[in-house]
Amino acid sequence: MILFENVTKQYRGTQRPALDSIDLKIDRGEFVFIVGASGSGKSSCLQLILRQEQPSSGNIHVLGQDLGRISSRKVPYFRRNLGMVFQDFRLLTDKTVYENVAFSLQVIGKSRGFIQEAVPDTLEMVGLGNKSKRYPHELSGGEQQRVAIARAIVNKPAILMADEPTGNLDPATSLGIMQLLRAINASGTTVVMATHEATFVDIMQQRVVELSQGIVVRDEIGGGYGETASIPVTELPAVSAQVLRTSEEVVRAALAPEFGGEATAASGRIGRSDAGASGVAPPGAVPVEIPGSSDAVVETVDDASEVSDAGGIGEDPATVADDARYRAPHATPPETEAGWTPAEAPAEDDDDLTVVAGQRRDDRIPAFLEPGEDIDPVKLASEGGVASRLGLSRDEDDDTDVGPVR
Ligand SMILES: Nc1ncnc2c1ncn2[C@@H]1O[C@H](COP(=O)(O)OP(=O)(O)OP(=O)(O)O)[C@@H](O)[C@H]1O
Repeated sequence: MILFENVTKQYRGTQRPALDSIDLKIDRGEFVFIVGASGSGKSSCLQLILRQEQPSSGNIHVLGQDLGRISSRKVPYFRRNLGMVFQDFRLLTDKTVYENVAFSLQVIGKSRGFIQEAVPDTLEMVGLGNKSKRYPHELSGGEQQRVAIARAIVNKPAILMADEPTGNLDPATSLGIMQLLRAINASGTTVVMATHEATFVDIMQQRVVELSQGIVVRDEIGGGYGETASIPVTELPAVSAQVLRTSEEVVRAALAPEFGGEATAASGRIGRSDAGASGVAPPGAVPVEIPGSSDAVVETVDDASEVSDAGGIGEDPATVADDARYRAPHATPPETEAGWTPAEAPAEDDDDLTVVAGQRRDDRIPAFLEPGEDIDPVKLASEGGVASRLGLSRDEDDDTDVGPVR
């Protein structure tokens, strides 16, 4: 689905390549985190997939297309199969929630009937069915991000890419966004996410590709963020330990409140329940969300100048090559269901909240988000199912639930 063959990217006027001889293969339906220090090449990787940038050498195939052979004229059509989430804010401020999502379909010439069906379904799916008439400045940070996600997925892209989508959100709100991305992935969309958020990478237990100075230094299935994930709290400076504890605590409380990790006022994170007017959170619900500002955004990458449809893009046989060829030498093999060992619930007085890379924490991952779970997002959306399973739906539009005006 996504194939990098010996890809090097060196920007003009720079001393060393941003990406250096990268081989990478991402299959259909995968959830892949791209992690690494600032400047390691994460965004460059995403920009190459989007064909916003072109490699200095090497080949890139995406969805069966050799990106080196796509003419500029066809790039907008190619991009219709991709959704993109950016960290910086790019919602259209003078359009309502509904109009923001509808706009991305209008510019590619979708019919009014299609738009009238697809937009409400998608807003329902992300838990914003009751806020379609709001403007972005009338929404919390997490809600703005969900609008942006709706905009990115409304045309059912094969690949959803996210560049630090939780970069400016508090842990509880970030968790809701991560659960949403995971649910989108469970419905069949390939998700590639660049992030610094070690906690979420550890918890999600998905494939992790780590870049260091433009080189893939780790490619691990079900891995954690890296060494930082296994540093005992006691060895961290006080401030870092507090940050780690706080975010872990909030995440624990959100995912498995019965296992302790009580989120306290000290974290400054717990504001209101987002689990529905009944106040009863469904399984896997995120019981907390804080209105707050966010610079994160999702952008569809269609070109407004293009109005006809591109037609289907087939899978290139070259992209279905042997996985092992494209994985880093020290990549670990995929875990099998039988090989998973459910973690025990942490003891209440467990002071070491460190997540160890590679250790699966079933107690923290809502069961319905597991890959084996059969999710039909269209059916669920029509029933309001996804939103309620994510704990995002509300029976009534609550006017008090308005985030800070940007
Ligand atoms: N348009 C550009 N022109 C010149 N150099 C660039 C350009 N974009 C990125 N770079 C350089 O390429 C390298 C990789 O940048 P990139 O943005 O891909 O890293 P990153 O891992 O996404 O970083 P961050 O986490 O800070 O966003 C950096 O050294 C950066 O300065």
